[in-house]
Amino acid sequence: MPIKAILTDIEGTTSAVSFVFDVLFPYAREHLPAFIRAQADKPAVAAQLEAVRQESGETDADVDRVVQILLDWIAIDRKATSLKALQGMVWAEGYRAGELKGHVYPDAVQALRQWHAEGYRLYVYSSGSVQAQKLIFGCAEVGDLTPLFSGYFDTGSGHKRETASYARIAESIGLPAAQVLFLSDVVEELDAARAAGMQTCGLARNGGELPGHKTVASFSAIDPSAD
Ligand SMILES: CSCCC(=O)C(=O)COP(=O)(O)O
Ligand SMILES: [Mg+2]
Repeated sequence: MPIKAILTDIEGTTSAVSFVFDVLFPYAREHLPAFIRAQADKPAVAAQLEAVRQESGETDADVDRVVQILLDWIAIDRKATSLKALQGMVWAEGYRAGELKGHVYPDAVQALRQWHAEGYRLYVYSSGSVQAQKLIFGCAEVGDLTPLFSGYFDTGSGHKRETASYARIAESIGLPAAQVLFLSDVVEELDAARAAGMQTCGLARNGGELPGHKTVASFSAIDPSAD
């Protein structure tokens, strides 16, 4: 079946792991405490703080304790939907202030533009919130890349190592999974996407292989018409 849509991961795939770990996470660590203390009563923030209490099992935690739980989760890169939502809100302020610019590899920019021009539908699936995804591509170093994308998926569709998440995404896109090519740097994500019927391509930007999957070091080596 020909590929009609390309679904891509962000961290380690379109964008450098170091941008996430050395720029985005430290920015969140620095600004999250003041952001939460200032905005804790706003409904969108209060809802996420409550979700942190539920997920941590500390249902009576005060705001200071919730902040500490969130900082601990950043330190272990926990992919909690509530943390990701709050990080997205904090990063939005950084992008708005011009303190952050989204990193997207030049080869990814070029391929995404070419595939869009060729008529492929492009989608993002990341553990980062949809808001954070739109920011990294919307405020990229090269300008606004969001017109290239037809949609965004985060952990609201399920976790990235679970097969059901990819089945849900294919259904939402409205294509048989076999017509979707999924790109990622994490073998467990590629395995889950394949188990749902998607085609897969691994990104190993420093070389090497993602076992069981076609693996490339750059988007320039991907030809969706050959899959
Ligand atoms: C959307 S940019 C923020 C990246 C992030 O928070 C993250 O957890 C990256 O996860 P990914 O699924 O893109 O590897
Ligand atoms: Mg990744």
